[in-house]
Amino acid sequence: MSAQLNSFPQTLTIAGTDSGGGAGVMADLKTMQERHVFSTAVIVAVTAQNTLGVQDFSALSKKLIDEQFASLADDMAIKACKTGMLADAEHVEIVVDNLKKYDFGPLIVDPVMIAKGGAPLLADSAIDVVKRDLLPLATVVTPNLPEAERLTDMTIKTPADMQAAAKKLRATGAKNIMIKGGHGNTEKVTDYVLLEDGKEFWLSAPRVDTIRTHGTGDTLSSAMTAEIAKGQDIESAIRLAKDFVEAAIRNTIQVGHGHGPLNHWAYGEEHPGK
Ligand SMILES: Nc1ncnc2c1ncn2[C@@H]1O[C@H](COP(=O)(O)OP(=O)(O)O)[C@@H](O)[C@H]1O
Ligand SMILES: Cc1ncc(COP(=O)(O)OP(=O)(O)O)c(N)n1
Repeated sequence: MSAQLNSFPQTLTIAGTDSGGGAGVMADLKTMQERHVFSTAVIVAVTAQNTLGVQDFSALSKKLIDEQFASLADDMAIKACKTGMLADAEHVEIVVDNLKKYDFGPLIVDPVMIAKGGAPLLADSAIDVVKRDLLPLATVVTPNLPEAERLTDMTIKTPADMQAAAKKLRATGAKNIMIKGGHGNTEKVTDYVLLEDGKEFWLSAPRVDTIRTHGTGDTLSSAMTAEIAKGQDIESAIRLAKDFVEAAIRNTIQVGHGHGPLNHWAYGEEHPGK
């Protein structure tokens, strides 16, 4: 197959769907589209979900997941991929096996555990499998504060705790760490980044006073994946992703009665042509 004919930047999200359109694969595809890459998807689980919560979900069979991976590997030229909701230990393993079998480029792991409404999206018994088998494959891992606490068995209260947790996460084999501060209660939302070469930095933005933050983590990690697929270095991809999600939170849209979705058009409207 001609590489030139297949050269448009392509990405892959490996995650669960959100029937409400705000998180999961739906947020990923919207974000990647806005960042001008061609996005593909391996569906691991299907949720019945809206802005009020997750009403039900079911994970797909190993056969169907393996077939989705094989279909993409046969035809596409994926340059970067990300994981989101992986449901349980068995499905984490299915995904890990496929990521070892095929080369889909740098991997961004968003270790999704619990939805904003409180519904578990990853079984507790899967957390050790994520640590042991998935994180060593990660180019970037992007836990929020509760996820970072579960992955490190630490309580994270202070900036120094975030730094210590990131160091601990690096010991799993994950190369670059971004701990997101959205779940804090400070006036500013501050994320911490520790890069592979030891460089560290903080990304701060005013906290937007809103409950319309459904899909923030998905949006951030998808924007990052898209930039990496286009050839950006990790630091630039992280910085762009933070600006993208911040604009999407700040420019609220009124959808649903609960934790509403983000405005995925906002960054593009604020930065025409970028
Ligand atoms: N209310 C908010 N105002 C501004 N930025 C926010 C807000 N909530 C989350 N963010 C940002 O959105 C991104 C996702 O963060 P977070 O909500 O912690 O992750 P998750 O969606 O995985 O729970 C981070 O960059 C975080 O700083
Ligand atoms: C199918 C699916 N995947 C992921 C999430 C969690 O999304 P996240 O970006 O962490 O944001 P919240 O949903 O917690 O606001 C989800 N809800 N559904």
